Amino acid sequence: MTIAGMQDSATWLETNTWDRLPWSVDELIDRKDGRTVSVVLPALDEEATVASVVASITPLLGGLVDEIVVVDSGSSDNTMASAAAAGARVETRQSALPDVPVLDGKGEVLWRSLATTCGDLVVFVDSDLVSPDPGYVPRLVAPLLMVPELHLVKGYYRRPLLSAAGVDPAGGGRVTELVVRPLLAALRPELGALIQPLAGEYAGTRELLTSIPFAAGYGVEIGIILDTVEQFGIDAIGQIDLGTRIHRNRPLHELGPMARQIVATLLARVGVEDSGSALTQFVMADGSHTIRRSYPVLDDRPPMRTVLAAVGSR
Ligand SMILES: O=c1ccn([C@@H]2O[C@H](COP(=O)(O)OP(=O)(O)O)[C@@H](O)[C@H]2O)c(=O)[nH]1
Ligand SMILES: O=C(O)[C@@H](COP(=O)(O)O)O[C@H]1O[C@H](CO)[C@@H](O)[C@H](O)[C@H]1O
Repeated sequence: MTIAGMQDSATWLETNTWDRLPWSVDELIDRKDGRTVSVVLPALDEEATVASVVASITPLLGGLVDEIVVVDSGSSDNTMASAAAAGARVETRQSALPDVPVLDGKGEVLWRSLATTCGDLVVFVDSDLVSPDPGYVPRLVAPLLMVPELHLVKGYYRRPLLSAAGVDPAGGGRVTELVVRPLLAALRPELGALIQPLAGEYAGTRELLTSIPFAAGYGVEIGIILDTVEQFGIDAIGQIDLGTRIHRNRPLHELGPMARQIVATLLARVGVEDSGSALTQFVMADGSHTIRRSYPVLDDRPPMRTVLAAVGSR
């Protein structure tokens, strides 16, 4: 890593990191200056938690927040009804963008959310949060309202890990700590100051989000960060302390395919060829094992502004 890289990272860290919210919600509302705010919750089988996440945001409706939209990702449980009952507008992947056949994955629902929302600022919040903090959304939009140069604000937090064994107060963010942070150190050291690059709570300008491709699946977050740097530079990114974030922690074997997709997206963005080969996992049981393969998706969704222009021209 060059000295310059270290200085860039340190400079960026000092100027674009907020460890507290310096403004009241009323001050933020005053500073909207006609801009609108959409909050999007991607949801796949989140009936247990989606309503409480929506309910943590509905008090902001009509003031700081102009719309709350849950985009369902093909749930087979009661997610959609639960989200609607809590006060969100609920869309399916198809209803969000009827003219384009549906793909699976988190990136797809976030990409489609841009077609069914209209906010100048778009806030993404995961639907699997436990005890969601009503302060998340004001904190995420504040830097975007107050600092014109910013296009993306990532949340950061302390991340407990919940498991059958109990609570590890700092055990969360396993893919971040074991995969993404080392890869960024190796390939994009100037991003070393990003505290939670994979945070599912973040906000962006519509200008940014509709002008970049969206990576498939769980590659969406790292793709957005690297594309933001590419398009607007590192100074367009901010980060703010959201306190503590507790969410459903997937078992380790489910994080392998997530990591494989993230690696594929990251390598593609930095120009390193990926074999495209499947991740092969060995699930041990009763003295034998079964093999599980999961393939990364190397194709991105195109910038939404190009899709809407094409749809609009039909
Ligand atoms: O195909 C998918 C996978 C995930 N999600 C949603 O994206 C968020 C983050 O996903 P997940 O909790 O699986 O990731 P983790 O937080 O465990 O890394 C959650 O609200 C999921 O419901 C989704 O909408 N579609
Ligand atoms: O940060 C991480 O390592 C992963 C897994 O978190 P945990 O180890 O379950 O706390 O969670 C994030 O990664 C996903 C892929 O980018 C995001 O979609 C999730 O919102 C985020 O929770």
